[in-house]
Amino acid sequence: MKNTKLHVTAKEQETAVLVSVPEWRQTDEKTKEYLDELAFLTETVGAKTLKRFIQKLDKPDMRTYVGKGKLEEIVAFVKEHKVDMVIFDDELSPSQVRNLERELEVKIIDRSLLILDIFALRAQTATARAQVELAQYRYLLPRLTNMWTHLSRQKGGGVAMRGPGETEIETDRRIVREKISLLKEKLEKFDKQNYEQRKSRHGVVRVSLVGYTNVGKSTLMNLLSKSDVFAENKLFATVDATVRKVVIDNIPFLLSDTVGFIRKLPTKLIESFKSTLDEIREADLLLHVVDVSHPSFEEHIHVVNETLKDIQSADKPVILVFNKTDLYLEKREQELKEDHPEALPEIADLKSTYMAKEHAPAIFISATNRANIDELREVLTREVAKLHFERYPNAGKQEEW
Ligand SMILES: Nc1nc2c(ncn2[C@@H]2O[C@H](COP(=O)(O)OP(=O)(O)OP(=O)(O)O)[C@@H](O)[C@H]2O)c(=O)[nH]1
Ligand SMILES: [Mg+2]
Repeated sequence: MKNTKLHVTAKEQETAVLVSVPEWRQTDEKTKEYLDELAFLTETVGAKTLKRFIQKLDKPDMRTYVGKGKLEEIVAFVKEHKVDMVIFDDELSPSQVRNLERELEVKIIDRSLLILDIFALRAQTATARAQVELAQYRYLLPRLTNMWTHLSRQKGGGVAMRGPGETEIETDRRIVREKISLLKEKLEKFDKQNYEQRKSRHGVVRVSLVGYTNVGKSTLMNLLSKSDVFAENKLFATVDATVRKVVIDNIPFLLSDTVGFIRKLPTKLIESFKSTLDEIREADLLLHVVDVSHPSFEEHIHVVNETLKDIQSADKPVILVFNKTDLYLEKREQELKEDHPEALPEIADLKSTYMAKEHAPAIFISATNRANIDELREVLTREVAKLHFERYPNAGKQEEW
């Protein structure tokens, strides 16, 4: 068994090329943005992107994701520049992985594996670690081939992934299945403990921060609860759920910070994060944080709303919090200066658009500049108080809690 970890990159900086197969109708601008996001994920695991390969197809090739010609181009580049890994912007099927590995002879990483790796790097609590491990083994099970020789597991009782002998793979499969059921048992135990803990929180309104990754949820959590949650300009800085008690205007509530969402996150992967997502499912009110300075913020809102549907949390009251207005205003000013024909709209216009479109209060803030935080506090208090007295009509304010 090899003594390497199930991590995408080793200590010294490794190199990567990115590969994407956009649909024909996708604009070049959009493709660039998606690849920027993939490059950002790549940077988050510590690898350096050397080149991006794009091939427009109706749908990815069944065998090798890209077509023959494009694959030859990638092979040549990988050989010439001694690239360590090739990263694909979709989830690959087990047979695509096998074929690509045979042709490219370097690490083949798909979007799911990349995200899982970041989760593994970030998970702090025992629950989060068990959740990530479960997701990793679920991903691994149908893909046990010699690809995994370089990615075998060091900690937690090794899975031997020496491949290619059939018996060895069968043994590995059995070990992985056993691991999966052990982790499920462990998580059920955690679930029970968490449930007990949650019962003790009965009688308090619960608010969850939700949103796309890197929009500023943890920064806002720190601001509202005066706590110290890890916030960083990297994707998925937060993987665990953090809960803090907050009191505004004598009304107490619990505020939780949660894992960020991202496009193309497979539902199977989401399911492994049940315990973390329970925090959202059990919330009375959602603060949906949006990075309004991001060119794709509308799509991000859509991705978040769809993910909320997936976890049966789409019918909760929501406050839309448009964050990073400082950056938005900088961009708008720049565009106006350059007489851009389609300069960004004024914030007041955006506000009325979104209040009408999402049927929810919309507040525009800058968490780092603390701009408009008073309005956020006001609206939040109003909504929490409404829920508080609706749910607990006999409860008083803070002193009786
Ligand atoms: N310019 C600007 N930057 C901000 C603002 N709010 C947060 N940031 C920055 O955005 C980055 C991401 O912030 P986080 O609070 O970690 O975001 P998050 O939503 O918790 O991210 P994940 O946990 O990774 O999903 C950090 O570098 C913050 O400093 C803001 O209002 N303006
Ligand atoms: Mg965070």
